Amino acid sequence: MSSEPPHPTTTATITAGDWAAPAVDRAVDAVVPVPGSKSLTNRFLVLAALAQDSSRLSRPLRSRDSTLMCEALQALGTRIDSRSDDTEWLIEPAPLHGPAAIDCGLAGTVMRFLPPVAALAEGTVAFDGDDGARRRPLGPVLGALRSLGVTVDGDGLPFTLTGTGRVTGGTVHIDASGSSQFVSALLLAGARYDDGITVIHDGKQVPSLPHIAMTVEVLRDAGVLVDDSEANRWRVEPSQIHALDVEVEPDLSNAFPFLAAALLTGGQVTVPGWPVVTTQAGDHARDILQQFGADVQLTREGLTVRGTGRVEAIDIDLHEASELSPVVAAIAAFADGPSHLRGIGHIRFHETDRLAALATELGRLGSDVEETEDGLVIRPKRMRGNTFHTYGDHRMVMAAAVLGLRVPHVVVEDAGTVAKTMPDFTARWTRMIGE
Ligand SMILES: O=C(O)C1=C[C@@H](OP(=O)(O)O)[C@@H](O)[C@H](O)C1
Ligand SMILES: C=C(OP(=O)(O)O)C(=O)O
Repeated sequence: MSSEPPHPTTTATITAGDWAAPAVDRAVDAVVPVPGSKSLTNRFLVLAALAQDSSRLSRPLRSRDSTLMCEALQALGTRIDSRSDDTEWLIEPAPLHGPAAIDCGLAGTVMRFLPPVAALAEGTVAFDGDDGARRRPLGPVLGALRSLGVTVDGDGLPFTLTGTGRVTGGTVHIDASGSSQFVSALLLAGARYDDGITVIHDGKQVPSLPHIAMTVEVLRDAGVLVDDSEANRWRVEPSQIHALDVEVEPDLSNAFPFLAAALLTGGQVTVPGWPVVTTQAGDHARDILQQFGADVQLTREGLTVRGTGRVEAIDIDLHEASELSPVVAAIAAFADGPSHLRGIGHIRFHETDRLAALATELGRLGSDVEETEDGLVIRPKRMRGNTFHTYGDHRMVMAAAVLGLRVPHVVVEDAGTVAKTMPDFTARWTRMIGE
């Protein structure tokens, strides 16, 4: 840790649901296993429900987003059984049918991936979600389905879709500059459309491209032919989807705040089971932490990050790994100069307007944060404890935990919202610090 004088504090009131983020005055030294990837778990669930035979998922993520995905697929007729202390899920596909009501919560993967699946069901499927989900864009997916002849009565949540049990498929043109999930959604179900699907993107840059690469990879692993050889065009041939027997990789984006703790405290954190090859965007954490000044080693034991207590300012385009932005912003607030985060305008439509939320909440702690058209400029200032609002956003909780390491008395409001992807985040965090 740097030898700064103590931080000024304000006394934030703690009420039910709040979490006092622990500050540490020594180097964190811990091994932190993290649960399975949200993005992989929810893709595997969708493919398993569309597959020709029963599938097995090992070490899936149990969280709000994945539970909502399970419940939605079950409502459409899929059977899902949990075994071995929830470390194994068996998925038995069945003809999809309505009537069904699907609660998307705040999960982008549920609200985007399931309409193209529900289009294959016979009957009416009603979709809704949290208030925050109603402001998340969905129009390109629903418009694409409508252009394929599916009956959909809206452009966002809530809406109703009426399927006939089959979709002809073909070519759709969409603007996917708002979310890579629009493309992933159509590709995941497209193999089951009579003519497959060709998705052509017309618009500004598509964000989070590794997530589309992940979709393409899981489809190919399930025996589906996918052509992604041309930029902004994806072709999925009509085909059977093979049953899956897969182990879910740890969630590298959820590992990121724990690794950041090593950087910020001059300590050492190892996340076991870090894959050597992966399509997870969270793998960018390695490069990002290095740019911030950490020593990063990938070995057979996992990914180990060592910090010196010093944090170098960075200028970074995060459009490939935008889900890392909140924690990147939290780290940058301790850097030795101003940092620029670019290429992430679309995160205004993530769980919350993340640019506004980060500028407001970092500002509340005393940092100087400017919103730009496509990102943030963070000029580190001396920070003091205060309430940190989370806006229903799990990654705001993770960002607050990182800030709280070196700013005493950060009170994280509605910390339970982290259950979206990591229900035991605060317990793991406390354990890491206690180790
Ligand atoms: O397909 C996925 O699993 C995801 C895609 C990305 O969405 P965007 O393209 O909207 O950023 C990412 O940020 C999100 O956390 C998960
Ligand atoms: C943007 C995110 O989630 P979602 O899958 O809901 O889009 C995220 O996890 O940071």
